[in-house]
Amino acid sequence: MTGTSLSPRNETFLQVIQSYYQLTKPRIIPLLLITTAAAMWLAGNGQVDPLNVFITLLGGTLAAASAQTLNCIYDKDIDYEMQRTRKRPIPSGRVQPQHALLFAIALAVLSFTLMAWFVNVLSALLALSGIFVYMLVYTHWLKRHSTQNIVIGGAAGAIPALVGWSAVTGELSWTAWFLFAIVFFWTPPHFWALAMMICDDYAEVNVPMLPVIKGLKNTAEQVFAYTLFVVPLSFGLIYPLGESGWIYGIFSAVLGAFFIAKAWDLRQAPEDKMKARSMFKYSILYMMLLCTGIVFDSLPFTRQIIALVTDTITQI
Ligand code: HEM
Ligand SMILES: CC(C)=CCC/C(C)=C/CC/C(C)=C/COP(=O)(O)OP(=O)(O)O
Repeated sequence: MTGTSLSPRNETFLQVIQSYYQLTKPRIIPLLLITTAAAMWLAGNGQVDPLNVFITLLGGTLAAASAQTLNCIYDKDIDYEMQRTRKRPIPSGRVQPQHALLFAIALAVLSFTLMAWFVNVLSALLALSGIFVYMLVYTHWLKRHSTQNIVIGGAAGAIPALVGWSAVTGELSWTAWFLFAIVFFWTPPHFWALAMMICDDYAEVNVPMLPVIKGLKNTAEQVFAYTLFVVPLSFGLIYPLGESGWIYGIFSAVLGAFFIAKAWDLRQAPEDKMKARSMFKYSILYMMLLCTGIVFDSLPFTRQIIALVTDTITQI
């Protein structure tokens, strides 16, 4: 059975709100916002306008929610088939696709208007481009057709970092693209670890996720290769870019060491679902704390402490 919904039923107002909230896949949004915020603090050298941050994060939330809702509409057939996604609002019949579409359009318009009005047009356009890349490039063109779907489609998830940078500076510098690259190359270890856990689901609906087509061993090797690439890459904010200092360096080194260790563990036992789960969970913690490191390192207070410590050491 494809594209089928269970029949709609009577729901209270609160349940309707809850259904629309679930359409936005809300659990993913906070980490997207954390990457946006990290870019903002880095761009502002640790000093940001709270209103600018608030509107940018609100606009980013609305854009991501719109993108996820559109994805729920497009993927309603496979979401119905998969155990994991069957209870989502559209396949379970709680929200009609045409209502979801109106909701998604309203979210996108609201996001664009807010950002263009209160932040700047570049940030508004970037957020809008995130919706297009996720919908057209990932969901429509690649998800059901290529094992590289999340590698190329991962660009959508890296756009929030560009949004954050441009919201502060009104332009995109090398550093903005570098942050984009960190999230971009982090995405394969993040997603493929998860895909290794749930590859039977994807196989059932013929979605060619890497572990479905190439197997668990090959996927674990690729997860390891991307992890080995992204960890040294993360130091690029210190050298050659000179945007972050050694406090960030400590975050990057410690988090990176664990990331590589987890990826190695998985490579040694690709069939072990618990190891895949652990890698997936850690990938989220890694990105969260790496962004925290970027923000912490950028703060004027931290910079003063670093200057003080450096002065003391050079005087000894
Ligand atoms: C194309 C790129 C990506 C794909 C295909 C992908 C895919 C997924 C999938 C399928 C899940 C499980 C969701 C569920 O069970 O409903 C997930 C979880 C998650 N993703 Fe990603 N992801 C991508 C990029 C990102 C990015 C860029 C971020 C943030 C920077 C992110 C953050 C998260 C978080 C925080 C969760 C856990 C949500 C929870 O608590 O269950 N993802 N991802
Ligand atoms: C700036 C902006 C608006 C960016 C949007 C970025 C965005 C929404 C990224 C989300 C990536 C993600 C969690 C994909 C889920 O894959 P899936 O949909 O294939 O997962 P599923 O198998 O659970 O349906």
